Amino acid sequence: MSRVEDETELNPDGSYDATARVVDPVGDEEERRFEVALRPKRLADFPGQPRVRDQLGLLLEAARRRQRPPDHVLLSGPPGLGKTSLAMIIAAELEQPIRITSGPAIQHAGDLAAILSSLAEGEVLFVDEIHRMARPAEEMLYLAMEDFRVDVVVGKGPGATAIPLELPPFTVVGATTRSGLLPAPLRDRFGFTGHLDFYSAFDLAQILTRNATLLGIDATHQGIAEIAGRSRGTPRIANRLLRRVRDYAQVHGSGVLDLDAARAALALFDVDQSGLDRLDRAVLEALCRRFGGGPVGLSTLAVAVGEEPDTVETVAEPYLVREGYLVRTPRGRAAAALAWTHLGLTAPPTAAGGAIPLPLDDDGVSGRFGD
Ligand SMILES: Nc1ncnc2c1ncn2[C@@H]1O[C@H](COP(=O)(O)OP(=O)(O)OP(=O)(O)O)[C@@H](O)[C@H]1O
Ligand SMILES: [Mg+2]
Repeated sequence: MSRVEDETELNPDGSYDATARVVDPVGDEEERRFEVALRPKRLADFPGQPRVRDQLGLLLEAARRRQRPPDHVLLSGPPGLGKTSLAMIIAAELEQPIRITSGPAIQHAGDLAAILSSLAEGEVLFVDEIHRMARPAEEMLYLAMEDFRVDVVVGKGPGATAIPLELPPFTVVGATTRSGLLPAPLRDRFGFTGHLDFYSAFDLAQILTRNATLLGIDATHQGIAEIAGRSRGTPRIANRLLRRVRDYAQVHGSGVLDLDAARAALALFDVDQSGLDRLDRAVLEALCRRFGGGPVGLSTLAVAVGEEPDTVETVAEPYLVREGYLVRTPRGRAAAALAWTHLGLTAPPTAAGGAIPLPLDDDGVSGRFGD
């Protein structure tokens, strides 16, 4: 394994940006550059997500044998679980170039027509945040996906004519954190949908061990296991905590990333035993202490913790729901018994039972209740 360039994340004056949320699953630009170096390159190097990996493996192998591009692939799931990594892996496994774009970058059908008409045979077109594409572009994309054809409009007004342009076969890989927002016709054009779920602590430990080696970090099993258990099932968070604990070990410890360094660093960054941070705990505190366990509407809850509703909904909530701290009900958010005990409070007998959880959308965040 080759060693990648290390990158420090200290401010110019040597301090940390304490306002940045260390367990934010959405990375910033700088972090994304750093991630490129740690991304697994092949399916065999990609730990976790066994179902999606096996299904993708089959799809790609069959395509290779037939010497035809595989079906279009949609990857859905919360931020930081490996959608972009898998898109790159798909192209690498097919030994094809990958063209990268994103929903927000395609605001006009013309933007997409330019990309589509320049694709080479077999090329992989990766559309990140595909749910954010403009509607006319969406329509153009699903026609292109089905018929490998795009209508290029020449001229304007009544004299405009559509000239059909044949496209060589290619593969679209779409990624979305909100698959519930994709229109059905577009979703149906994907022959394969892989839903990425939060990782087990075991899988995260594997990822961390590999990355510690890549970064030249001397780490003990216990140190790695402690980080893995507090990373909210998310590799991006695990990688970030790895760097923070590494810093701590270098500055305050022996340089070895061990259990003591992990515990002390995670306490410093307010990440508790269960991987919950200040925002998560603020949400639970507000729910239990101020609203008697709820149910309470999303916007009221967001005001109580001083955050945007969208932040509470997409950043804090999916994990709290998935781990059973919080339930979403037709009347709003409610604290489950686990939330009370986590805060050291006694759960009322009605906790979690007072609310009947509704099934979540598959991305865990797209339904809006209680507003
Ligand atoms: N299975 C995995 N094994 C090793 N590293 C992983 C794995 N999944 C994700 N990572 C790492 O986590 C980071 C984030 O992954 P990636 O960018 O693929 O997530 P994403 O799902 O595309 O996130 P977003 O929704 O924010 O775009 C990367 O550094 C990547 O290396
Ligand atoms: Mg991504």
